[in-house]
Amino acid sequence: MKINKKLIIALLLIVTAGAIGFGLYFQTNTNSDVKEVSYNEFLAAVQGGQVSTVYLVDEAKIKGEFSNGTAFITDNPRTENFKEILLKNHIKVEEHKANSAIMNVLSTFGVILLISALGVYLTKQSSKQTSREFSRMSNFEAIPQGEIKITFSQVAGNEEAKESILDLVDFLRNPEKYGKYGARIPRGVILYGPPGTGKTLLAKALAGEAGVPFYAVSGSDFIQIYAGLGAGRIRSLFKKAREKGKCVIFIDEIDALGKKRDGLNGNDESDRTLNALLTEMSGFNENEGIIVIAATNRLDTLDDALLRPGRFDRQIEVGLPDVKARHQILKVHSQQKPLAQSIDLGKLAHQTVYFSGAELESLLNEAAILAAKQNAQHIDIHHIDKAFYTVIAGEEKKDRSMISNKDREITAYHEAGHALMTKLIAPENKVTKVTIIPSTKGAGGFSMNIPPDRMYRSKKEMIQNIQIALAGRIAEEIIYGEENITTGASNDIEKATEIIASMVKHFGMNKKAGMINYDVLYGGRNAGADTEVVSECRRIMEELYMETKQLLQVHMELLVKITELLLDKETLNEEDLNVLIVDEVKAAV
Ligand SMILES: Nc1ncnc2c1ncn2[C@@H]1O[C@H](COP(=O)(O)OP(=O)(O)OP(=O)(O)O)[C@@H](O)[C@H]1O
Ligand SMILES: [Zn+2]
Repeated sequence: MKINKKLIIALLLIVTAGAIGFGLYFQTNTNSDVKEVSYNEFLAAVQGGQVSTVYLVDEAKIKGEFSNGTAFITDNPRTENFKEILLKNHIKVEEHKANSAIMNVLSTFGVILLISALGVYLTKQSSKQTSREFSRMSNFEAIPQGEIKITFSQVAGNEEAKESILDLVDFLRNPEKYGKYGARIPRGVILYGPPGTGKTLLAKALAGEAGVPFYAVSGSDFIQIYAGLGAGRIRSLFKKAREKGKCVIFIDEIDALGKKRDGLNGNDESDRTLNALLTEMSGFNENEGIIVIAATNRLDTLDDALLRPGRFDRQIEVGLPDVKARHQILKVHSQQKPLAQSIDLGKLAHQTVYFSGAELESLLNEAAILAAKQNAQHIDIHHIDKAFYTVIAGEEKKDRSMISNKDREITAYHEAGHALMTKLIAPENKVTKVTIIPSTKGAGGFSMNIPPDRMYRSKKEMIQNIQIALAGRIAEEIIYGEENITTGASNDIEKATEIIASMVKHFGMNKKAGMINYDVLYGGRNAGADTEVVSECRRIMEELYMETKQLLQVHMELLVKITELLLDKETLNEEDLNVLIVDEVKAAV
């Protein structure tokens, strides 16, 4: 876009120069002692032989000179035979028109010359810039092998992500081993999650652990430049990488070049760049030892083409740290810092809910700066307290970091409701994680694994899933009262409705609605408008709601216990839950 600015400046210059020129021209032609005469006076003068010259122009006024040398100006009659009359009266007629035409040609010519000169200059400049940019980008400098000192020990928390990446370390170390078995190793991995959660750090740790060179680029480096350059840059990046042999290529902000294409705002240039990336990725040999790690804050905005097998076929969530992970991150970053004995990192971890790894690092760093300014012996709690506000205030998303305790508690009850209900009615289901740390998917977090190796779902399972979905809202209602339920259950309601509707409309699981596929019956028109279907769905929902509520009420104590533990630890795994639940459930059931 620099070029546009230059053009605008150039045009402005031309216009100004033109204006000045025009002004000068006019001034030289407007003699100060010009006498303005009426047309009749002028005609009289013509007849009296007192006019020597007339300059004919196609303007409102014409100029001329009297025989005595004084210049005059008068109205232009614009009659056809005006010139003839003048000539007949022996008056010299100078057609200023011709003159000004020449001037016009000359000045137009000049302007054209000027513009072309400017054009040439700008093109030269821009091509200089292009080649400069190009060489900057084709000079992708890898951080050489062995120079990355980051290891997994410096990445705290993120256990699942680390585990996935650990596989890749082995592959980079011994690609032949996998080659022998014909195993296809992922070429591309996408790390997604909120900013500052350690995505770059993980990619670096991969290169560090595997001892391979590391290329870091950003998706935005490949756009906003001249046509075709982005694609060229991609090719030259991979060419370089290939020369190196094994390596890790890290593309931050992959969404900048891999946004979903929706036809409306399709952009040829970024399409071309994206295609070049995809081609390069499917181009390199399976076990060449190049791994591309891309990072994004939002997985859902990415073009599906990126996520297909053979491309970025592994997607790993890198979430905000829970209290345990925060404790570890604080430990990692306080290693080189003289912390006062009195500082309790565990307590600090509790106080930094919703902080990202980057924010925690910055918290300790700000505190260290304050301590250094005061020449203090240690970093003490006052420095940390002060730094706390700097970090929170400096963050745009301070609302996030400031989520009220009330909201945290509501989330905890809600998630505890889901988890408890799962344990109560579907103990065979695996609960992998319950958390109150917001994820990219929503406010709280609750994940449940239903055994995936099943072909059919039974009516009973479907009903269980509806009840589990409803339990979040119900927990809120039981604890806070009907008046205070929140919008937090919208996804759950959607899910429950979907299941119920499919039971009634597609699977013949409702007596009143019968063994009818309502979509077929209505020929694709809106079967949801069938009052029978609607009232049956509503009735089932109400029944299950009441049933679930009663069950949760019976186990209130357990609900409170889970919530308290959740508020303390922020993330619970299956074991944590079992410890709390198993005995009680055994006693109750
Ligand atoms: N899990 C973590 N363990 C230790 N330090 C961390 C962790 N997460 C973040 N940090 C600190 O925060 C810094 C920034 O993190 P990083 O650049 O890896 O985040 P990111 O997820 O790539 O962010 P972005 O999405 O903004 O690019 C790191 O250099 C490190 O100091
Ligand atoms: Zn929920």
